[in-house]
Amino acid sequence: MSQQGEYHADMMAEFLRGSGGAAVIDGGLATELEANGADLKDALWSARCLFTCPDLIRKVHLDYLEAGASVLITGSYQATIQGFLSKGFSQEESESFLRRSVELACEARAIYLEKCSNGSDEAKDVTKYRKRPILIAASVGSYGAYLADGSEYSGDYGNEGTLEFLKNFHLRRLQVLAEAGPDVIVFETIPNKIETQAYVELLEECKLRIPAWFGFTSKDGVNVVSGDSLIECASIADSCKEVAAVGINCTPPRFIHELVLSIRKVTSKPILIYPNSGESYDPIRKEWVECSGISNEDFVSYVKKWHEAGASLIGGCCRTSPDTIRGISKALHGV
Ligand code: MET
Ligand SMILES: [Zn+2]
Repeated sequence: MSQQGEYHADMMAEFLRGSGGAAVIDGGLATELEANGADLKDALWSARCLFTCPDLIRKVHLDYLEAGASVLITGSYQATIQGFLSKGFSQEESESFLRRSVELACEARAIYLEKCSNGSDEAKDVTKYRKRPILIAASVGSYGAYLADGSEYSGDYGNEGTLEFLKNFHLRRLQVLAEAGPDVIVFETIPNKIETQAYVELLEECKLRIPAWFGFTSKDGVNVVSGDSLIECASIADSCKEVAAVGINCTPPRFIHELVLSIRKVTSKPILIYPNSGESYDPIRKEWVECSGISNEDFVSYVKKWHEAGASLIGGCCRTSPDTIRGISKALHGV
């Protein structure tokens, strides 16, 4: 392994050791902002909150820390320079929103850690306040997320989706996010092989000096949503020394066990999973179709099994909440 690769692997091993062998990722950010009253019915989706209600983003990050999360994923999933420009913001403003997403998570971590050690009565509640290593993961949503038409769940980018186009699309955003000081970059909801390849090439060319995590989406428990082979996508991620964890996000819980076993066959890197609630999303109405999902109790009952299958970073994606994260934390750590 190269020096950089070893450094990232050591950092992950240390983080996982400090987290008791398995770390809790936070839950859905956008859907929790919505549950707190934010209006996301816009092409920018949760990225809108970076300028309409940044304090609410910080509050939701804090709620997840108090629920037991040790990884905060920033509100930049659907934040792209191209998306902000099309809303009339300048290049500078657009870049400042990206930086803000990282700052808000860093602020929440600082507030939380200060509370943990200030000796107040509130801080004595160990179910809420436990000093521990906390990572800030800067989210990069796929190109399909920017399109805001649900194509991150089909991976069908038409003629536009060439390797060079995708690299170009993500380059500046990736640099700005990395410079804002997160601990990790997390590529979320990756729907196909070409975007996997684009990220790997960008990471190799950009030398960000922080590790990257890859989260793929699946709708059949076998392949990624485009139909490309998950094994191939995970192998591409595994081959990149900048990648420090590989896994699955925003995928129904019922598929996760098989997916973890498949990924385990092609990588020895830590496996991350943060499934959604199992409900489906209507991208046109921008609404979640209820009744298709599972309860928090059922979600949490899978956690031990996922961990035994090889996942060591476990959290929730869309429509999971601080309650889900409290349940995951209890299942993994007893608190
Ligand atoms: N990190 C993002 C969020 O929770 C992932 C969304 S997946 C559509 O908002
Ligand atoms: Zn999601």
